[in-house]
Amino acid sequence: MRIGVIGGGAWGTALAQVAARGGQPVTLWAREPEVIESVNGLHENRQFLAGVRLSESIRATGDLADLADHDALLVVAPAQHVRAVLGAAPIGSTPLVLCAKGIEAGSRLLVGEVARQAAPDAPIAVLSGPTFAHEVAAGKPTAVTLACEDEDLRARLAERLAGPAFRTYGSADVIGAEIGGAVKNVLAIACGVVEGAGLGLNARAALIARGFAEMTRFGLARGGLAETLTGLSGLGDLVLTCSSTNSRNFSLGVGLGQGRSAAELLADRKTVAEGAFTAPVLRDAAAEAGVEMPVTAAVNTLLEGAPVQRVVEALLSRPLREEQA
Ligand SMILES: NC(=O)c1ccc[n+]([C@@H]2O[C@H](COP(=O)([O-])OP(=O)(O)OC[C@H]3O[C@@H](n4cnc5c(N)ncnc54)[C@H](O)[C@@H]3O)[C@@H](O)[C@H]2O)c1
Ligand SMILES: O=P(O)(O)OC[C@H](O)CO
Repeated sequence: MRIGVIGGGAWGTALAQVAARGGQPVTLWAREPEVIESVNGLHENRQFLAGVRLSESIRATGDLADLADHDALLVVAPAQHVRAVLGAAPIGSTPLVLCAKGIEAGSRLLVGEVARQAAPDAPIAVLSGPTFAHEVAAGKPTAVTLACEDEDLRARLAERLAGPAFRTYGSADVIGAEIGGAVKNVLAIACGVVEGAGLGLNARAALIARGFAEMTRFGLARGGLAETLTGLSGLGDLVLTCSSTNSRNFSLGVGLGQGRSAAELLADRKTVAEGAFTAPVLRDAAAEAGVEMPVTAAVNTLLEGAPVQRVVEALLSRPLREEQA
């Protein structure tokens, strides 16, 4: 299977490295000329994945037309840009593996739903899970959910992408796999706030558990399966992203918890913290679906500039409830 990758950020580059295992040729489309130059000339993506020596079989390009005649394309542009990039790429009926985590503003569609509109003839798969790009690129052990309704395509993609340290677990639940990745980014901001404001480890554990409860409510309402939400792309990724300043979303939350404004924290950022874009869309989508998501609501209030102490007090003073409700 000849693989192309759309997006030369940290994750697209790490996945190109995965796909290039054993010297297999991979085409990596990147937006930034300096990324293309760095990958082709130095075999390193100095802008987004510095310090990782890349396979010489990865060829970077700035021309989307170079992605024609591939057997599968990994889509790794940030969620808000997937529609535009797919609209400009030669997709046709080439299978798309969606690797971005988010919900599109305006349409409130998951990335897979956006792809179905932008490339209606392309079969869709989703690759998601607890995956810090640097660790994957360094060959550290990692496991992901690979979701695709077509069992045969799922098996072919798994065979092509899995390796000794990169395990794929198959699933037919595309929606469930996408919801975990999108929602955990918002919850990771909340956990970062707890860290930044010094609220303690009890509070962080409570947020992970109650955050997972709201991820599950939303996921089930959107047609995802409980088994997927408790799997790698849901709970697995939530635990990873809520535990480390290696996460851009968690780090954004740390800054908010320290009293800095979202505008200041997001200004001039080259790397993407998807949760900041997903949070307002998720709040609106949850309201539309009649799903209660108090942690998501609190993250939105903080992003809009409310003081941390007031938001925490509001969360803690809500009426007591049954845990399973
Ligand atoms: N970095 C990770 O560890 C990781 C792991 C799993 C999933 N993801 C997901 O992968 C997606 C891409 O994240 P990343 O970490 O590779 O990015 P990044 O933060 O490393 O880099 C930013 C990327 O955004 C792109 N970009 C900026 N403006 C754009 C535009 N107008 N149109 C198209 N692209 C534009 C840049 O070209 C660059 O590729 C996100 O949805 C992220 O949640 C990231
Ligand atoms: O750095 P983050 O917060 O975008 O998280 C990266 C990955 O999604 C972790 O699985």
